[in-house]
Amino acid sequence: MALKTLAPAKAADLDKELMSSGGFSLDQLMELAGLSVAEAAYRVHPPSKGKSVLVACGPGNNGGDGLVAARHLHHFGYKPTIYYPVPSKPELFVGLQKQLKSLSITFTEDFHSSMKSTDFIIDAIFGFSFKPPVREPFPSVVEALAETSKPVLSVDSPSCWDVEGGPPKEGELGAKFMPPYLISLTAPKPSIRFYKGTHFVGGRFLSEDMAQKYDLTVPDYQGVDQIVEAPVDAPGGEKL
Ligand SMILES: NC(=O)C1=CN([C@@H]2O[C@H](COP(=O)(O)OP(=O)(O)OC[C@H]3O[C@@H](n4cnc5c(N)ncnc54)[C@H](O)[C@@H]3O)[C@@H](O)[C@H]2O)[C@@H](O)CC1
Ligand SMILES: [K+]
Repeated sequence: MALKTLAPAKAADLDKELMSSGGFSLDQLMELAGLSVAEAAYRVHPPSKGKSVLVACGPGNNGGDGLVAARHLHHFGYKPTIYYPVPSKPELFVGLQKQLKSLSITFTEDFHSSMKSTDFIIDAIFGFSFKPPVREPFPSVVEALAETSKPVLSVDSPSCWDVEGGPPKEGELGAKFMPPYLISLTAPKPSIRFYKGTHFVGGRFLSEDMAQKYDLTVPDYQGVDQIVEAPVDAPGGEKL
């Protein structure tokens, strides 16, 4: 049995259901998702390895997870810098940006020069609603992520990968992009079958009932952990 995956349409349905009959707000889900991203960053790249973290945020909720993660990373002892070229207008996102600015966290418009001086990168550009091809202003950012030797943690899906179909084909933008770290939120997306690297699952808000309804397994989180490592090639994906 392979890891149980959640197709993008089902992931969107599950989100909607959590926020209707489930009684959650988007803010709550994003807070828990972002916290799990920050915890994964801490697990693979503690501040002792370098405190400078560049968080690339896209225009949707994946970008919101990045903004939340950046706030937690600040409190965990890092020095985050945010690249957020297409800020989202709803109040939730305005508030998240205010929170970061009140912590004197830097926003950069120049991803490329910020990348040169960073120790670690979080890719929160696109998640399960991404549809190729990548549009401006993100192509050069995706290309830089694909080429860099700096460690990258992708949130929910490596940005530019087709969430069902996997990485771009040879010769296409971002074809070489294989981030060393990936955290899937709620459950891995179908493209996980192409992933080679260290994989976590986070977003600790799935009930047993919802898991059953969507044919998922509640990850085996330990203690107060918000993440669980889930090797992609584990027989039966037993850690899930
Ligand atoms: N239940 C969960 O697991 C939760 C998931 N959340 C996050 O929400 C994400 C999904 O959020 P959204 O549905 O807002 O979508 P995404 O954040 O995946 O992306 C949508 C945004 O990207 C833009 N976009 C799509 N394709 C593009 C392209 N080719 N070029 C340029 N821009 C493009 C869209 O216009 C839209 O603004 C998940 O992947 C996850 O990170 C959390 O925030 C909340 C809880
Ligand atoms: K991403």
